[in-house]
Amino acid sequence: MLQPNASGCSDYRDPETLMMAQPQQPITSACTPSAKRSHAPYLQVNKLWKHYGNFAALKEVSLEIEEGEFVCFLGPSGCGKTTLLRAIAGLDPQSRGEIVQGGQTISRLPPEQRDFGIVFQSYALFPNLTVTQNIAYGLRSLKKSRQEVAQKVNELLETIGLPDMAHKYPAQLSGGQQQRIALARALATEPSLLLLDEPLSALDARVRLHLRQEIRSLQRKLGITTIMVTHDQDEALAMADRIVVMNHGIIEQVGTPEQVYRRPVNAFVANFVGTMNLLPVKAANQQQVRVQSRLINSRSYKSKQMDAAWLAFRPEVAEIKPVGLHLDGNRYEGFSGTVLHTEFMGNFLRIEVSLPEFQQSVQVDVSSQHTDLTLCAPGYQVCVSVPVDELQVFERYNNSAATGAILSGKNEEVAA
Ligand SMILES: Nc1ncnc2c1ncn2[C@@H]1O[C@H](COP(=O)(O)OP(=O)(O)OP(=O)(O)O)[C@@H](O)[C@H]1O
Repeated sequence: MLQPNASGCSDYRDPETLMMAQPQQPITSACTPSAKRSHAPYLQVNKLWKHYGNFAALKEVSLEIEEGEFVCFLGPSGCGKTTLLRAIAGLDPQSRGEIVQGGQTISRLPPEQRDFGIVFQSYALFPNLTVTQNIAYGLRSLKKSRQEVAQKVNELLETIGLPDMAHKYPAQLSGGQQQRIALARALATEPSLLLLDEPLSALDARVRLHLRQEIRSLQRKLGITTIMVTHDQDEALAMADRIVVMNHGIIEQVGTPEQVYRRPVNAFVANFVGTMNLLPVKAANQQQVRVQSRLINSRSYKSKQMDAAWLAFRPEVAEIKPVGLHLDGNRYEGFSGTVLHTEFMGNFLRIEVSLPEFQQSVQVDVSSQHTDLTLCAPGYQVCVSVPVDELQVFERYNNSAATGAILSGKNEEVAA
């Protein structure tokens, strides 16, 4: 492993930093973008497994990423996001499976022979090096002249909007500034792949919001293929071209933010990305579900052998109506209930309504300007109206750990 040298940080042995500081070697010509097959994705992960002892952190994960895409790995803590990112970087190689980058199999290459730049959550800057020296670190082995290095560092400082920070040390910078420097350092060697491991999670909310826009516009400008690990669904929805939703070492869904949000493939994705009301029902036929003796119309679904199911809808697709109002039964379903409480959220109201039919409550978000607020007072009897087209059905696994996680803190499971 590379050891920092006469630059003054020989006693600094954070492995992440040391690894991070490894200069990106120009990779063999077979691995440059120009050599890749035009029809093949830029990055292919084929049947990747990662074992830690008996524990499988990745279970036969396969994935394709196109050149220039911004992809987010999203999922709860421990689902394997970082493990997958580190396997792609070669920092923590897979136990089985193959990784192809730019047409070349890189599965067995050490990190220093792979073509990537990486940014960690902890910035991982050398504390005893100036900003300039930090950014230039990876350039030293590329045999660039002093002048070329200075020019590159200045360009990058301009790009990240910190042209006056060249002579400062990391400790003299804010968290957001340090992360910008880490980004500049990752980009200095002009890698074709940028890996971001929760780069924003150590920053406060305002800086995080600002920096995520900056990272996205910089990525678009450079056209660099980028993978970012995050557990923040808002961040993934706002930044990604495509989101890879992970859970327990597998990929649950890959799709655009809109696909993942509007058409989740299962209850886990539905509940992890955004808020989803999940009502316990029984599958009836491909366009209806059953609760007690009532049949409820829904979007069409594959009933398979499914018995226990979730009837699901987003809080913002429902409306609060007076009880007894006639609804067009082909287009809407109505659920009677009692308003439990109302939260003012600025431009909308979040209303919790208890539905005796399901023995649980749902959340409804309504515009604070276009709703009859007298209906929203706690204790009021209302009808929650939902367009049939927005009523999705997902398989419900009884006693599954995943379902337990879905329900925790949100709804209480009730046998339909
Ligand atoms: N070196 C290791 N030894 C043993 N188990 C590990 C090791 N690294 C990771 N794991 C386990 O592998 C699983 C996946 O870890 P990973 O760091 O990829 O999760 P993650 O999705 O990135 O989570 P987080 O958002 O909390 O960082 C976890 O259960 C973790 O405990």
